[in-house]
Amino acid sequence: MREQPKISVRNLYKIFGANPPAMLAKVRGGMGKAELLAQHSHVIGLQDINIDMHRGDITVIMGLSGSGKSTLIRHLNGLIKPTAGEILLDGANVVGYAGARLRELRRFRMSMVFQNFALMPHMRVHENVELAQRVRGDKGTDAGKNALTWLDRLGLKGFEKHYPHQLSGGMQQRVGIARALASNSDVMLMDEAFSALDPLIRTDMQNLLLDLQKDLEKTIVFITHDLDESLRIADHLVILKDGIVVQQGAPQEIILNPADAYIRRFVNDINRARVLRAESVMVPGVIVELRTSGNVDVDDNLESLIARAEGDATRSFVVLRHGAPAGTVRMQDVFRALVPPNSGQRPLTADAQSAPVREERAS
Ligand SMILES: Nc1ncnc2c1ncn2[C@@H]1O[C@H](COP(=O)(O)OP(=O)(O)OP(=O)(O)O)[C@@H](O)[C@H]1O
Repeated sequence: MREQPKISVRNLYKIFGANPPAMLAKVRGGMGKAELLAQHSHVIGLQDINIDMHRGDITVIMGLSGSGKSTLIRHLNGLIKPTAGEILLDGANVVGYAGARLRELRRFRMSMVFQNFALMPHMRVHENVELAQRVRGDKGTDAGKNALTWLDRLGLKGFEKHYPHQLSGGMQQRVGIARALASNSDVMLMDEAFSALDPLIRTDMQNLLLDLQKDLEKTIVFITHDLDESLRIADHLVILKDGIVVQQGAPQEIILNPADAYIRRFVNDINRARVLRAESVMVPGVIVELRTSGNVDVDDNLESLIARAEGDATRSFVVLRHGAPAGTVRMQDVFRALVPPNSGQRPLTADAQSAPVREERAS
């Protein structure tokens, strides 16, 4: 069984307006966002959100503009109080925290990385990274040494004395990440942290984050409106729409089993051969009667399997996890997984094609 979630969001509601508590029963009774706005001039920000976020995972909250991502992340560090619900951090409800307890939560237990980097422009790089520790009163010498260690880890050795404006966007965000890590908090909140960066730099930063996370095993909550980014970095993906969780789970699971037409529309455009991995398509165990054509890794994507099989749908491979056999992947299953799930339309049989013509004649 998995350990207790680091953060659990439980039945969380946020309604904006003059009297949110009075609106709660209506929303719980099924009144939607448009109706509540039109009839009662209140806005549903979040509705019955339940998410478990685990240590060592990158939990990605993804949704289009206005879906509630910022509202959700602001609840986690107490910038917004919910209309109803709980946020458990290590099992303790932090919703009622105020004053010193809230400050302690923000300074010691959660760090934040922002889209616009939010560095102090008049401070040098190392001073920016030391800031969190200095504000909370850690010893000055330790803060300096700690900052240099993180700057080194983030590839910024030699830039300690620069000012933020002397660095590129990608470098500035590496300072932002160094600053968050220097605070040594278990939880790192990242709000559209890579959205302002050029595509190539953005990919580099995603790789850097994945690399760091392998060693650090933080609880990372990452907000983005970008599906490709979500699929690359998420261990647990939460898709929000109009303040509601439409689907959550492992990204591969969501691609293979989208919950509804909305998610299908999202995932149908992705390059399935690049995103899906051998692990999602394999059958567990080694099928002894099958003549396999060699080994592949659980993390190999389908594109590389197709190349290995030279496009031959009759081949199979043994799938290794950490070097040991974990399953078998048959190329016929690989090709099947490339077809997006039924989009809800009827297949174009001869009957289906002629049906609308008959309806037109009938009317
Ligand atoms: N202070 C507020 N007062 C009224 N409505 C608000 C307030 N803050 C957010 N909302 C509404 O709550 C909903 C969710 O907004 P939120 O900013 O969390 O979405 P988002 O997914 O972060 O969008 P974006 O990607 O554009 O930042 C929207 O309908 C928004 O208009």
